[in-house]
Amino acid sequence: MAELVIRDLNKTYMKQKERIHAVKSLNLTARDGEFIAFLGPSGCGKSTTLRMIAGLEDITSGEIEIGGTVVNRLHPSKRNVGLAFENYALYPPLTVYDNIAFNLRAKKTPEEEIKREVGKIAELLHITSLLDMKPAALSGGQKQRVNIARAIVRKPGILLLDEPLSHLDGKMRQSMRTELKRLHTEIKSTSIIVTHDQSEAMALADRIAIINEGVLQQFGTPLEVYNHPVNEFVAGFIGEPPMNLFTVHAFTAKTGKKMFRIEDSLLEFEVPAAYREKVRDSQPYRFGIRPADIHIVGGSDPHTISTKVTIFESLGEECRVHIRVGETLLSLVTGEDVHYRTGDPIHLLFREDRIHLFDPSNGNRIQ
Ligand SMILES: Nc1ncnc2c1ncn2[C@@H]1O[C@H](COP(=O)(O)OP(=O)(O)OP(=O)(O)O)[C@@H](O)[C@H]1O
Repeated sequence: MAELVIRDLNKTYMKQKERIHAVKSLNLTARDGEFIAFLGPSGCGKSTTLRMIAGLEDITSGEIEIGGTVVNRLHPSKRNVGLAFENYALYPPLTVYDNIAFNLRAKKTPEEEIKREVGKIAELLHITSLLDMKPAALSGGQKQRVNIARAIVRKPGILLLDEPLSHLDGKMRQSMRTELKRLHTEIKSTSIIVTHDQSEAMALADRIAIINEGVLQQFGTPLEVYNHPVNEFVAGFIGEPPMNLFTVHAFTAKTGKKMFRIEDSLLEFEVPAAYREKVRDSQPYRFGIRPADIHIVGGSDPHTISTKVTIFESLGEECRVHIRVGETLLSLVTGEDVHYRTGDPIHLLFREDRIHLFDPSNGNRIQ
């Protein structure tokens, strides 16, 4: 186990005379034994950060500390890290056993001990029956298991996993995800997983670092980032189906009530109590509500929206209702046994305590 501290980390690349600032002033601490996910869209700088921690990429500026030692200038083999990277190939001529044993042999570990350790790890990853096989005979999923086994056999202080489940199909991915979680509780290494799959990050990580365009947007527990996204990017990135996000304008109705009108539509509803003092008439706001936080109610009042069903989908355990609102579709999830047809009238109520409001000028949450 080891604590990982990243201080003001930057990485720039030159690509055809163009300067790419891939990682921008990253500050982050992973506590001893924590499972951290780096989550973000393709090209946001996740893998670059992981490679800098591993020592496979030079640091432009900043500091990386592992277990109390600044490792900026340390060779990868001296950093106490284990790597399981997407394209970190196994050695084709060696058996699975020899692949896993490779790093232990390099450290001159006695063969007896190697046998014991490889056996233990193989059991943990359910690959004992594969130990005599060559990589070419393995499926993508089996190769990824061997890759992880090879990374953890050294008992690294920090385990770095770059999209380790990317080659697996749906069901296998699900079960490997559960196994990774179990594995982490057994080996107790501080672990960092890179993924662009928000559900993977939510399921595995103690804390998630959400990155966009090289900038850390939010670092928090799955519940924190789900319930209190600090900006519109995080709000839209976390959650499946995604949060409904649309523009509303505030105004004061003849009744004196503060109302929101949804842009490009005639739909209006009363501004939730928590925001009444904060919103100003004629100003636009970005309004967010998760599909599970919209309820279908029996009648209309100033808090509800009366509209018509555009699309209804029955997905077995849950139903989804989509409603055209201006240019966008507002979606809601209901577990109830309901059925609607296109054009059916419907009254919706947004759960007041689950409403998110963002400043359109910078995307930041309005508290
Ligand atoms: N060796 C390199 N030379 C030049 N630019 C690079 C290099 N490696 C990465 N980049 C650029 O740095 C940025 C971040 O890349 P990085 O691979 O870290 O993103 P990522 O979030 O891991 O994306 P993905 O999920 O697609 O792997 C991208 O714009 C990428 O094109």
